[in-house]
Amino acid sequence: MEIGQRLPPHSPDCAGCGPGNPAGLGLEVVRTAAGVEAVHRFSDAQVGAPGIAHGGAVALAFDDLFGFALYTVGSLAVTRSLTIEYHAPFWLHRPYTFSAHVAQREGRRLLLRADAWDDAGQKAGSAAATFVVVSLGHFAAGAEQVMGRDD
Ligand SMILES: CCCCCCCCCCCCCC(=O)SCCNC(=O)CCNC(=O)[C@H](O)C(C)(C)COP(=O)(O)OP(=O)(O)OC[C@H]1O[C@@H](n2cnc3c(N)ncnc32)[C@H](O)[C@@H]1OP(=O)(O)O
Repeated sequence: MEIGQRLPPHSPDCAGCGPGNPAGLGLEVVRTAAGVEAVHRFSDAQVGAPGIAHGGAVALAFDDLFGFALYTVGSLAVTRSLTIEYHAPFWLHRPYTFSAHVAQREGRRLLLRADAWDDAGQKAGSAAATFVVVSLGHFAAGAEQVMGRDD
């Protein structure tokens, strides 16, 4: 993976980054020297209070970006805990730069950190997460369910 390289979505319909999900954020994530980064504008579809992105949508952006940071360590892992600090409102339609990296690894636990800045360089949010490394089998039941659906 080269610096600046665009990374593939977790799945075509991923709520965070899947290009096939019209209700998703559609994050476009690139590799950086320290981890991964995405510039994102929240849309009217992610509104909470008028003009401001819903906190859950902001959490989705952080969680999804953490999923991309896994590419930098080559481990398959899932979110076990996620903590968000909302330093300022995330205004709709304004660009925010999200960046994330893997800070530490202890056995199966990965500790991840992220920040988000507005276009004036003010920090709008930060996040910390514990991801736990899993095998590919962790996703098997869900994948079978999707393939067996006929609705
Ligand atoms: C083919 C498809 C490919 C798809 C690719 C998708 C890529 C990813 C996409 C990403 C998309 C975005 C992201 C998403 O949306 S990921 C989706 C949202 N997350 C989930 O669905 C996860 C649900 N949880 C689980 O499945 C289980 O709980 C897991 C598997 C996580 C662990 O259950 P398991 O029974 O296996 O393990 P354990 O409970 O013994 O714990 C294991 C270790 O962790 C330590 N621990 C536990 N909690 C904490 C804590 N809070 N702080 C610190 N440490 C903690 C614990 O002490 C132990 O340590 P140790 O005793 O070993 O030292």
